[in-house]
Amino acid sequence: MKVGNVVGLVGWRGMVGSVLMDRMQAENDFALIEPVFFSTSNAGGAAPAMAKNEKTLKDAHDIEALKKCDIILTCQGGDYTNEVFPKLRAAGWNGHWIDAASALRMEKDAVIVLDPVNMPVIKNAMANGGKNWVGGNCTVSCMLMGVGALYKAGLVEWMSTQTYQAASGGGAQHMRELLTQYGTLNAEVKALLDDPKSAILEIDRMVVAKQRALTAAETANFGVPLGGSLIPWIDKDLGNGQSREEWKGMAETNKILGLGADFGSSEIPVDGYCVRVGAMRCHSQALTFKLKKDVPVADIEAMIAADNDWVKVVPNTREATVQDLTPVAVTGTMTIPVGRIRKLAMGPEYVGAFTIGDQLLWGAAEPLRRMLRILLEA
Ligand SMILES: NC(=O)C1=CN([C@@H]2O[C@H](COP(=O)(O)OP(=O)(O)OC[C@H]3O[C@@H](n4cnc5c(N)ncnc54)[C@H](OP(=O)(O)O)[C@@H]3O)[C@@H](O)[C@H]2O)C=CC1
Ligand SMILES: N[C@@H](CC(=O)OP(=O)(O)O)C(=O)O
Repeated sequence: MKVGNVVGLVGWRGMVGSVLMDRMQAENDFALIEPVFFSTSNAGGAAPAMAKNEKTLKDAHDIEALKKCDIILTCQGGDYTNEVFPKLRAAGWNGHWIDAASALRMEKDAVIVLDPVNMPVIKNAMANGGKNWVGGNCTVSCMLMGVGALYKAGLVEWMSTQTYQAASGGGAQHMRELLTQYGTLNAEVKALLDDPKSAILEIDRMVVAKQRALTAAETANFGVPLGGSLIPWIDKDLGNGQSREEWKGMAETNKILGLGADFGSSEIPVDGYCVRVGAMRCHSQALTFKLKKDVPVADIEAMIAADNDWVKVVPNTREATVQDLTPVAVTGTMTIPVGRIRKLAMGPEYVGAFTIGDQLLWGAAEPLRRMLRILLEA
């Protein structure tokens, strides 16, 4: 049955929501929909310029107003989802719910959407009346956009990932805090930096003393200094030695691919360490694969390159790597570079790769707007 085009937009002015709005405008998605903009803080205020018939903001907690939408697309966060979604379904709403938050991701009736990787899973769920569509964890989505080809080909026995995750994964305040810390550290040693004859170990001593002396207000978001440091723990402590971000690696990768008990198959082991680094909005990751067989590097590169329109294989040379395989090169682009592809010393089935993605684009906003399109064009 054709899906109606009244689309409720919640969380549109947040960081993820703003990236989503930009992409929807760039792709002319608003031409296809009748948008209704919601707010948790400013109901009755003016809707943004993309509004058509509904020029004022509706209350994002008003179930009756939400019920009028054929599709609701939310980037408001997990607390909002946990509060509103059950009420809306209990009130009999049968529309499509598209969500950036992790709250519903592992529910049996929710699909983690990443259509360049799992269109068959999405289509199958649509055919079976699926209505709940959730964006994946940013690290997992960016990784699968890069190396999904190896999974699709059934080549992966297991994968280990070591991540280098940007401040943006924590939210806007985390990005501000990182930059403020960099500024504070620079200011601390500026006079010595300006003097080419000053001793680098003195600068280093002053920087670490300042990092250790940062106030609670200066580390309010990350809890400890991130500028000039790193934090090898992201998200909750699961109590078994693993962080929740690390747990998502295996749980979400398999669910996206349609693997695991719910699909009547076994899961592919995925594990490693998730680390917060002082990058702004690109998540990077070093991957180690154990393949089921020895596949030549050229064949692996060709499979990855042919997988989708956004992945780009970066030649495993120093020059290409430092130019094209950095957060600075990737930020704000849809490109998912995969480089450093090589056989590892452990044996011919062991392959290494390094990949990067903008965690606000493919990691958050883009799979959602593409799901909206899939529904509208079904
Ligand atoms: N940050 C990330 O990397 C990722 C986040 N997500 C999910 O998306 C959710 C939203 O994340 P994110 O966009 O970072 O959250 P934000 O904090 O940027 O935005 C969330 C909401 O906060 C309200 N808000 C309050 N003050 C402001 C302000 N000054 N500027 C803008 N909005 C403001 C807005 O709601 P209102 O207009 O109603 O007042 C907005 O929709 C997360 O909770 C998470 O579930 C998913 C993937 C990645
Ligand atoms: N946890 C991610 C960001 C995020 O929002 O993840 P999730 O959508 O799985 O909650 C990070 O900190 O980098």
